[in-house]
Amino acid sequence: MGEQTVLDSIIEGVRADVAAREAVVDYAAIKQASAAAAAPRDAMAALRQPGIGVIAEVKRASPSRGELADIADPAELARIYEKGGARIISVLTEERRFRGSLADLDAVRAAVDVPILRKDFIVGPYQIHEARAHGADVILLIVAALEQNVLESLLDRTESLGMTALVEVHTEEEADRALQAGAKVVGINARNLKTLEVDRDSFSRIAPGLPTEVIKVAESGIRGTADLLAYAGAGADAVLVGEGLVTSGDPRAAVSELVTAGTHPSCPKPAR
Ligand SMILES: O=P(O)(O)OC[C@@H](O)[C@@H](O)c1c[nH]c2ccccc12
Repeated sequence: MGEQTVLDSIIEGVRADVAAREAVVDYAAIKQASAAAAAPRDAMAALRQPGIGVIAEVKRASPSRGELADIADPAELARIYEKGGARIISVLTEERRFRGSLADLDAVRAAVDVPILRKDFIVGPYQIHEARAHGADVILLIVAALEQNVLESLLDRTESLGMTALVEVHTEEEADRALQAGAKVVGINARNLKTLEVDRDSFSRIAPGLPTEVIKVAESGIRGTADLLAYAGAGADAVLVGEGLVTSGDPRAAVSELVTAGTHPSCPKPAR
């Protein structure tokens, strides 16, 4: 066994937190709540709109950067993102390292109409039903955190609930595994979750190897329109931005600047 990575230690905490929640709301109950939830929104349609989409993230803290922003009112931030033109809103629900919660997800769901991504470290079907029960339309599946057979079954579960999976990779090998599992939306994370290093070139290395019909999302480290345009030029359909928005001091201006750049006629378009 290798040394424990940051990802391993996050997952350990997530498993303990899931077990604690499941002791209160058991599997049958969460499955029932998920079935009773309002129908999921069509995130694929949102991502297929013309221009480079912006997925804006509600993010208080991260293991790499520590505290980023207080965000006392996540619903208000989400409304700002939606008004600014974000196509999807990402809500971190991991508590220990990112200071998110399911309460944040509930608050954001009640505040906006666009599809919502539950951003967490999903390790089993319980969390997928939980995401659905709390109004999420998209979930993140991190290839590096999942055995292939588990990745496949979680992706199938997500789709059978009418949701979309953003399947996250940071190497070519992981991208192959994502495609093998049948991923339709692949996120290329510039931040390696094992070392927390950011490599903005990973997108241009990995994206050309993905089929044209796969939706490609560039994740992490997007500081402004120059990064968005670079990713657009390398074939991105969307960018996922957290820190750059929550630390900007003016998320309204920051998000609309990105949205404007991504929908401008001069913005490079993915080949389809
Ligand atoms: O804050 P940034 O650098 O803009 O990154 C956003 C998003 O990509 C990042 O929060 C993220 C991407 N994949 C993850 C997996 C788990 C937790 C967090 C993430």
